[in-house]
Parts: sequence; structure tokens; C-alpha cells
Amino acid sequence: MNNSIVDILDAQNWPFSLEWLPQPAYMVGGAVRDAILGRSREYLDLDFMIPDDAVKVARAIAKHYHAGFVLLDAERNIARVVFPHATADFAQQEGDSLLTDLHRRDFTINAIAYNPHTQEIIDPLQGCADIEAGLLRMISPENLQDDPLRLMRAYRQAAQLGFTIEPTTQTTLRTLAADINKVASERVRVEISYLLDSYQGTPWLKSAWEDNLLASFFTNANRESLEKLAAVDQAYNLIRETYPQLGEELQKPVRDTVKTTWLAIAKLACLLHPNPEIAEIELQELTYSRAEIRGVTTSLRLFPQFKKASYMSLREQYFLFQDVGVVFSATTVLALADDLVVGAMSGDNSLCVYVPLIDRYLNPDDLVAHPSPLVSGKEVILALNIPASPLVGKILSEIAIAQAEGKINTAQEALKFAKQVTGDW
Ligand SMILES: Nc1ccn([C@@H]2O[C@H](COP(=O)(O)OP(=O)(O)OP(=O)(O)O)[C@@H](O)[C@H]2O)c(=O)n1
Repeated sequence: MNNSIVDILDAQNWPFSLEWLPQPAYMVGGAVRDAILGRSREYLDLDFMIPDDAVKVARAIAKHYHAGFVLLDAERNIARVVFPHATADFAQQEGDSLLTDLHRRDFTINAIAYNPHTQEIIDPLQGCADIEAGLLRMISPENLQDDPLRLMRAYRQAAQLGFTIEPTTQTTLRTLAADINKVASERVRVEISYLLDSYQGTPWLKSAWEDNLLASFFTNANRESLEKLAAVDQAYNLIRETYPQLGEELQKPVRDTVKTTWLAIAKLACLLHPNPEIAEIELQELTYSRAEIRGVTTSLRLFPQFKKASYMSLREQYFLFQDVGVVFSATTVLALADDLVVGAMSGDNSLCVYVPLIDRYLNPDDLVAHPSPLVSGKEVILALNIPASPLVGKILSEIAIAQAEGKINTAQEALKFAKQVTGDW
């Protein structure tokens, strides 16, 4: 037995004592599946099913352990207890027995229960055999119709677990594809984001698109978009090999509060309308955050300029860096992916075009990519005796460019240069 199997199912590793669970009580869902699979989890996310009084049990545990308590669904009797390093959900069983509850779930691998009191695995739908075979098999077409988000969950879980979708299930997914439009966009967005962030997500996004699950969210996407998406993975590998630091940045989230990585931003850009304004509307409909939308629209708008980097003057490069800001890595990978699809460059040579920009970006002392102001706006206002206006920003830019060109080096020279340049205007 693999260590992590023992870890998740062993009540000793839970954030509360087994004594708090009534008899019978069952652990269900993803934690059981992952335990059997030997998949380790950084953050414990446990689901318990209790025949009666689930909320009462959750409340008592939260109180005893001074943990957070959230009533998720008063009608269906579901509550969450939030511990510092784990979350435990307690739900009243759906239907009149454990078996009925398990039969109402999405896939066989997610319909296995574990009784921690008896240490017994309850597997009425042969989920363990499907885990062994690496197969996502629906429980029934009706269950997929009951909550059509399950259609997207199939591709997402196949990607995350490295599984394949059982053929009859995949045929059913195709047949029911239009039902995905009945689901709240926010829930669909979460699944799409998981797919974009998953290492093996690209082939499954392609599969979901071919099965017609993505068409209504990305109306402009076509076969070429999916090819470009695959090229982003290829571009990422090329970048990572030569510039590990940039590769690492692509794996970082857009913001602390937003999980989406810069690499996922570039992939998302491939599926959207190439016009950033239309892309923005598509993203708003999918309830993406402002930070994610800004990332995608900036990379779509600026990647064509990145391709011309080799011919750009220092001044043009300065403004390009100002414009792209933190979206640099996503824009680079998108530009390179576009080259790979068009076949403009092959293999190792393909990065050459972007080397001047990347070298500047990765050098913190490069004054074109990372200006280090010699003077502040306030100092310019005082020295030139002018009111605060956009002109001040323009003067500061000219100072920064002159500094990057090596024409000026001190604050004094900067103010002298400012007087001179405004005199010329
Ligand atoms: N639309 C859904 C969502 C969830 N479930 C059931 O509820 C369990 C827990 O759901 P959730 O935590 O959302 O997913 P996991 O399968 O645990 O997977 P992950 O944690 O990777 O999202 C699932 O295993 C599945 O049995 C379901 O049948 N239909």
C-alpha cells in the first residue's frame, strides 16, 4: 500500500478525532478516490456523508476544535468545517440509503464510500476497478443530465488524473453537450480554468471542443485555435529550457487571490476572439476577474508587436515594456506559439526573435525594461514651474529614455534635459 493511501483514510491524520463521527458515517467523493489512487493532496479536502443530523455534527466539531463553521445548504443539510490545513464537509445522505446516495453521483470512481469505524470500502458501482483501469465511467446518462456541469467535470478529471473517458460515456457526453448551457457560467469557468492549468489539459480541452462542449463559450474557436493552444505548451517548453526564470514566472498565478497562471492566460487567449474588445466580452460572460481579463487582452493586443522586437528602436521597446508590464511572460509565450503554428521559425531558432526583449526583461538593471527614475514628477513640476498635468508624465518618459540611451545619469542632468526638451516642444 502506498503511503498516501494510508494517510487520507487514516483518521489519525484528520484534523478531528473519529469519536466525533456518529455510526455509521462515511467518507465519500474525491478524497476516497485519491486515497485509493495513491494520489497525494497538499490540502486535505474531506467529504463525509452522515445519515442524520449532518449539520449538528459539523457544528459540534467546529465548536470543539475552534474551527470555522459554514452552513452551505440549510435545506439539504450540508455544512463545512474549516481547519487551518483542511476542510471537512458534512452532508446528509441523498436519498434513503448510502447506496441511493452513491448511485446519484457523477462517475463510478467518485461513488466509493469508506466507513472509518469499520475501515470498510463500499464500492457498489465497481469504482475501484475503474480506478485501476484509469477510466472515467458515468453512472448513468440521467445523472449527467441532473447536473450538466458533470459533462465538463469528465474532461477536467480525465486531465487531472491522467485517465481516459470510457467510450460509451464519451458518446453520451457528446449527445448531451448542449446541456452545458444550462449551467451557471461561473461553474463552467472553474472547470475550464482547471483544464487550462492542468499539465495534461490541452488534449482534453481539444477533446471537449471536438465534443461540442466549448463552442458556446468560445464562439470564435476553431481547429487552428486548438493547434495554437498546443503550440503554447511547446513554446513554454522552449522558453523554460533556455530561460528557466521565465518558465517559473509562467507557472505563477496572475495574483495571490487569483489561481490562474500566466501560462493559462496565454492558453485562454488562443480560444478567444483575436480582437481584444470582443475577447473581453467573452471573458466577462464567463465571469473571469478583472486581473485575468487584463492579462488576456493585453497579451492579445501586444503579441504582434513582440514579433517585431528585433527591428524596434530603444524608445519603442521602452514604451512596449511600459505597456505590457506584468503580462510580459504570457505575451512572449503567445507570440512564440503563434510563430510555431504559422511555421515562421523552427525548433531552436524560434526564440531568437524574442531574445533582446527577454534579456532586457530578466535583467533588473536594464533601464529600458525597468526604468529607475532619476527625478520624481514633483521635482519636474517645481523645476519647470508647470502645473500637474499629463505633460509631466510625458517629460518623465523622455527623461527615462534619455537615461536608458546613456545621455543623462544624474538628477541635475535630468532636470536640465527636461527644460531643454520642453523648450523644443
Ligand atoms: N457536479 C458534481 C460534483 C460533485 N459530485 C460528487 O461529489 C464529490 C465531491 O465533489 P468535489 O469535491 O467537487 O469533487 P471531487 O471529486 O472531490 O474532485 P476535486 O476535489 O478534484 O474537485 C465527487 O467526488 C462526486 O462524488 C457529483 O456527483 N457531481
